[in-house]
Amino acid sequence: MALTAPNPLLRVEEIQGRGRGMVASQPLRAGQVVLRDSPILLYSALPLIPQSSSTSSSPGFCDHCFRTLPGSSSMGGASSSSVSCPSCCHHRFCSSKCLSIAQNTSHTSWVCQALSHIRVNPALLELPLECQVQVNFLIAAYNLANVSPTNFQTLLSLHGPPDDTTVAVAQFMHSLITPLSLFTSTSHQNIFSLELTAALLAKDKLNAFGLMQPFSEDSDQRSVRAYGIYPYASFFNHDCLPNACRFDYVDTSSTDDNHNTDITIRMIHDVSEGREVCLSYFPVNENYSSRQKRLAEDYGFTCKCDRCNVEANWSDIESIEDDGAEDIEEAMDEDECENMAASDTESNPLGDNSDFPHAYFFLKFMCQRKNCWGTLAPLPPQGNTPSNVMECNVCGNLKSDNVLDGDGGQDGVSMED
Ligand SMILES: C[S@@+](CC[C@H](N)C(=O)[O-])C[C@H]1O[C@@H](n2cnc3c(N)ncnc32)[C@H](O)[C@@H]1O
Repeated sequence: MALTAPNPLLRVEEIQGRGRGMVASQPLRAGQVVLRDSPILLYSALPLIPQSSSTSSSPGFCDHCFRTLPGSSSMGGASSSSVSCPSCCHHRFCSSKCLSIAQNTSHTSWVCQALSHIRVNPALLELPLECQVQVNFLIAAYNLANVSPTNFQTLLSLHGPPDDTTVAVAQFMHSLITPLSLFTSTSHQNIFSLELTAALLAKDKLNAFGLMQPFSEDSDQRSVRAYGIYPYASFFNHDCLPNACRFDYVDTSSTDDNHNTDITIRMIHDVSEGREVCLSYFPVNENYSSRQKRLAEDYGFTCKCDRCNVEANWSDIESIEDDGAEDIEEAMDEDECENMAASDTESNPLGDNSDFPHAYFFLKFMCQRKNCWGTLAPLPPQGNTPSNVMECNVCGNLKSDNVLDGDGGQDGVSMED
């Protein structure tokens, strides 16, 4: 497949040992939005069979745009102003407009019948939540093949050779979904195969982005409301000290209602032309061994980033997990803080030869709000003027960029986006 540039800021390049990656085509500035990407596929992360903790069988999100339904809690209790699919009692939409779009895209009559049929399959009751979500994905992906063959080809072009575990899971999943093909046209039926099911599950595992439930300080478990496949954002490789991070605004009330599930990638700090732009695939506070385990098991690679090279020699007790900014500041002496603040985070992202060379990153770019662990990036620059307001990509908190002034980073500007 030809490598495509999503825009003049980025290009897709083959990078030795990492597959394709996103590289800066020109100098990029802190806060700059380098990509806006729309999903080619979205599917619910809620179980097909509601869990006992849910107060209602209705999900709390629109089944098309995944906005929180007005008047609902995040897991249950849909409002009376939402509308149900006229053919099944399970799927609710925030408006008749969303329902109407869904009937031609994400909730076609085949999806509706397939989901209704599989919900009464006794085998589903035995399935753990994550397998039920994989069934959601497979139905959404096979539906995409029918409603948008171009987007389906794009999905298949993403990185993701099936590994042995995925092939084993695919065998079981395929036996569950094959009977669902009976409800569709013969030409659609013909594409169902074990090989395709395995390929799709592998693409999902390596490329899906989670759209999270609204943040709450009361919970350290923030669950996912939906997963999306974003064709350009899928080219970003991982780094445990990322130079960019992802924002989404699913519940935005913007009138541009087709784009609330778009994601934006924003630069955390300046990056020069030719540098690879990387995201962290999970919150940056995880310790070395859990990062390596996750990356090996979920993404199939060993991370050799600068931070991992340093932390490989640490015991996990020395990791920053569960530390706050104050602990990190204590780990650095005052001169070190000032030196790192003055240093160019891009040309010397790890600072000098300190034992804790990336502490500056955590002080400046990690949200210190309780249970958040989000990453902070500056708001987009206005013309040539960089913003000194940092936004958290998890809780949405805004704060002024003076974390090294000794206030522990508690100088919130506003809680609004
Ligand atoms: C979402 S894809 C990223 C784009 C991918 N490199 C491609 O060729 O399309 C995730 C996969 O990229 C590779 N990858 C990502 N970050 C990496 C890194 N830091 N080192 C090595 N491989 C990496 C792994 O194979 C991983 O499963």
